[in-house]
Amino acid sequence: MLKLNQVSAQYNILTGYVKAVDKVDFEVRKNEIFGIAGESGCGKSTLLKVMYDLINYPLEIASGSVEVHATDRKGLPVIYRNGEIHKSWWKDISYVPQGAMHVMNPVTRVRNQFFDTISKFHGVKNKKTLEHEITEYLRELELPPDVLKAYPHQLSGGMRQRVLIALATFLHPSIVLADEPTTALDVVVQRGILTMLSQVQKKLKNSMVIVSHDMGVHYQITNRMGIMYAGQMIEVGPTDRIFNEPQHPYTKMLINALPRIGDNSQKEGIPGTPPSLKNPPAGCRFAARCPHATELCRLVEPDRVNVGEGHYASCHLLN
Ligand SMILES: Nc1ncnc2c1ncn2[C@@H]1O[C@H](COP(=O)(O)OP(=O)(O)OP(=O)(O)O)[C@@H](O)[C@H]1O
Repeated sequence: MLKLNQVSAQYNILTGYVKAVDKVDFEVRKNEIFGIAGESGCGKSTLLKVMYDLINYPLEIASGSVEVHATDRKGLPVIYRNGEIHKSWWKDISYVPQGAMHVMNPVTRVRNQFFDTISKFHGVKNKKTLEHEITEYLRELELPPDVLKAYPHQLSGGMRQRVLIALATFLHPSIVLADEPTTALDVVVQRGILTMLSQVQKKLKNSMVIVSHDMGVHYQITNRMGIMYAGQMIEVGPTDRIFNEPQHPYTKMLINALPRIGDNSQKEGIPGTPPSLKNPPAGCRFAARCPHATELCRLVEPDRVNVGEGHYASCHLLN
């Protein structure tokens, strides 16, 4: 299980701070795929880095904490908090970053990338045994073992992404974080990646977090999801409820903008732009774009309101 307790994170830039994640508080349960959606620049990738504890300058945690709940070698419960989550990388929590090409070493064959990573985080094993285990795992995931001999540039974008997912899940981590796993891939390849992620999750019965700006991805694969707006998690709920009974005006507008079979009406985007994260406004951050905003919304930040089983949203209209 992964737990975020009122986490705020910011980029320390020369002229101030970009407050990319603001008081985010939710948990990812065992045996589920949790999606994080929201428009470009709302803080999705930063939130994933915070969850993985990949905190490098200029990013810093301003307040709050992240907890990875795992079990140690003896099967006893252990909690890794931010600052020590790196001890659980690959074994308990792994991360598939955005852009498969850029994260693989271009001059190293896939086999050696597996060996290097696994021996670094899991202790060196007999190479032959390890190669056999990797080959078997690739076969289970329906990947041709020949990919091990290839350099990353010799693989298609979809195959590179599959290899990264295989690498990230080889040690059977209980939490897998994937940042925009289908972006820049055509729809057929996208479908294959989503199917693979879903199969891996079912096999490992672990927790997966998928960041995507594409609501279609969330609809197809996630069990629960969170909607981010301007650094804040403004609504969290079961995916079917988010799509069928969205509560926050921003979520409603996101859902209404989606094309539907048989509906030929002209779809409109959400007018306006999100606020600057360098100097976010007081009150509700969506107020300037919200058709229902009142004076209260512009002045007072809304609290989270429960709107159903495991479903909550931060909006004054819900009180
Ligand atoms: N290294 C950095 N230095 C300063 N600001 C940054 C840095 N990286 C990201 N930001 C800012 O932090 C905010 C959140 O960015 P982030 O990449 O997390 O958003 P996102 O929702 O993942 O967007 P996208 O979907 O475009 O990747 C944005 O305002 C972005 O400009």
